Amino acid sequence: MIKVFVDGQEGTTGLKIFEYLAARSEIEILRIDEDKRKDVAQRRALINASDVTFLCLPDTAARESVTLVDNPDTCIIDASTAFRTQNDWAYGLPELSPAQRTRIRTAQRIAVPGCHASAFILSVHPLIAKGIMPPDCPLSSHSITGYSGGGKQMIAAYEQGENPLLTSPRPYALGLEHKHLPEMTLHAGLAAAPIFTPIVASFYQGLAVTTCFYPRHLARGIGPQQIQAVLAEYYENEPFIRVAPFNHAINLDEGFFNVQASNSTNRVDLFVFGNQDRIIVIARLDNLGKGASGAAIQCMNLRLGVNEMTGLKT
Ligand SMILES: NC(=O)C1=CN([C@@H]2O[C@H](COP(=O)(O)OP(=O)(O)OC[C@H]3O[C@@H](n4cnc5c(N)ncnc54)[C@H](OP(=O)(O)O)[C@@H]3O)[C@@H](O)[C@H]2O)C=CC1
Ligand SMILES: CC(=O)N[C@@H](CCC(=O)OP(=O)(O)O)C(=O)O
Repeated sequence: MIKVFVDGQEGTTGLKIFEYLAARSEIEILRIDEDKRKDVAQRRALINASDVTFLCLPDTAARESVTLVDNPDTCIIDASTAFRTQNDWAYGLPELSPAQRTRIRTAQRIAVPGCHASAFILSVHPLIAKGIMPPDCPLSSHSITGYSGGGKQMIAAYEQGENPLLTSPRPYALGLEHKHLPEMTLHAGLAAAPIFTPIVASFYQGLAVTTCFYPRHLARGIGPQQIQAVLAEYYENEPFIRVAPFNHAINLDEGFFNVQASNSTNRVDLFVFGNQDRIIVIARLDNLGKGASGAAIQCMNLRLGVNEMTGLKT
């Protein structure tokens, strides 16, 4: 049996990881008593007794947990923002490249990407890697996200239903310094951070990041059809990525985009819209699936050497 501990088992990401693990007969879940779940000695004992520990904690607590590891065989898979740009951690996005997937398979420390970051990077990275978008291309991007992305406190605020301001979408991180910018810039291969504004709205889960750019900033002769073709080819063999046909009306519901249509899957759906003057790429995922817990399970599968798709829906 593979022993797995979830540090932060009562949080939004931790509970969802528990759901996935509970369905796996080859996994023994190491449980911490409810009243001991912030007790450092108990957490240390369980982390070091585990083959895999998921950290589903705020950044500070995640950093603390890592200092508790003294079993060299324990693999840590961290859902927080703490380690996503560190060289000694593998960034948990296997779809970046074959080399990245290999790295995750052997890593003892894996940082699960942020939800907005995954969607943004998967939209942009292939274009830069293939040399059709320069690393200094000016990009503007916005994300529409369900409120579960904000964790227990935000969920409680929305579900109390007492604040009328929460009935309309709310742009945030307006200092243009969202915490995902460092990983977005580094792992997309950009020379500088994009302009990025997330918007949280009154629905539980689902996320769509829209990235906007002009063909005049791309390699000569590249328009939206070529962008769609490059993305489709890059992700051709990826089990969790689908690239929709260019500008296809089938992607829309009477002209409107459905932000929630990838929910309850580990899928990322990519869409290219536009014309010879203006292009957008939309990446849609479930912020609790491929945006967090699903991605963490995918990384665990790779690390354990089992089929990457085990227990995950496409
Ligand atoms: N929700 C999402 O879509 C995503 C979240 N993440 C990341 O995952 C991590 C967890 O987020 P999320 O699940 O949303 O957050 P939640 O606020 O829902 O849960 C965090 C949990 O950590 C517990 N906790 C806090 N401090 C400690 C500590 N010192 N020791 C043990 N437990 C502690 C909290 O306890 P208590 O119950 O007492 O508050 C809570 O149960 C964060 O780093 C977040 O950034 C990543 C991707 C997406
Ligand atoms: C709605 C909302 O607040 N979402 C969170 C992101 C959730 C996530 O993926 O973030 P981390 O893993 O980096 O914490 C935010 O924008 O900060």
